[in-house]
Amino acid sequence: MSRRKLVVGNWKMNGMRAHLDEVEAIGKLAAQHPAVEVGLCLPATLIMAGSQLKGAAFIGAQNCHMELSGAYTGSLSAEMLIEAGATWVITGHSERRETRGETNADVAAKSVAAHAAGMKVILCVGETLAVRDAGDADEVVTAQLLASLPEGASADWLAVAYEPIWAIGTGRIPTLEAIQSMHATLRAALASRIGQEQADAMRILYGGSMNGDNAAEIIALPDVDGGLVGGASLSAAKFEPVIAAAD
Ligand SMILES: O=C[C@H](O)COP(=O)(O)O
Repeated sequence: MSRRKLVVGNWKMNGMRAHLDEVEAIGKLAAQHPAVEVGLCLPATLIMAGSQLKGAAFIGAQNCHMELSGAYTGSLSAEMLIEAGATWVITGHSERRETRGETNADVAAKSVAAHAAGMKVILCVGETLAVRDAGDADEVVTAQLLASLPEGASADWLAVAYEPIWAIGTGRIPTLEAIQSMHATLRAALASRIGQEQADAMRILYGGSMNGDNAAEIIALPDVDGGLVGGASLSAAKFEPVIAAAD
């Protein structure tokens, strides 16, 4: 099964208008690697300006609300994000699960809302270090994926990102064997829910301290279909080798 590689930068709470030059440069880089689908999930304040720049990278959001509109102070609906220029959205990032109390049900509902509005979704899952050390990572992450998988999940509009929480921003990554093993486990879990054909078509990204030094060997693993990249996506210079590694 050949799956087009997907490499997405998540800028988290980083980026001012002064950094739009980097967005533009990354868009140009993406154009040099047409075999790879490249995107940047920007802070909401930069989505409109970022999406108006020429370039081949899609612009995405980092979160959306599960409702279309209403009395939800400070929130943005998928429809609003689309109007601003976002075509993808991240749901279930551990930084929101942990600090905003988002549940699996919330994550599923957000993904359904985003899809209904016309967006594509990157659904994040991952374990804590305590869970990994206890030997429970497969069980916990599989349960998290199945509980946050949206109704009607399909490879046409959904990708999964496996992000071990202890690897995010730490410079530590699991062994290559552990990454491949978890991705294969997650693909099997997907097959049990949405069928083998859809599971084989769905992209499963790795995230957590991916950078120009380690991306090639991680993305070469058979069940790894790209990356969700934080720190190493903040400049074109750092992101370039990650994108190239997926080509
Ligand atoms: O969404 C991206 C991930 O949380 C990875 O972040 P990082 O590459 O800075 O470790």
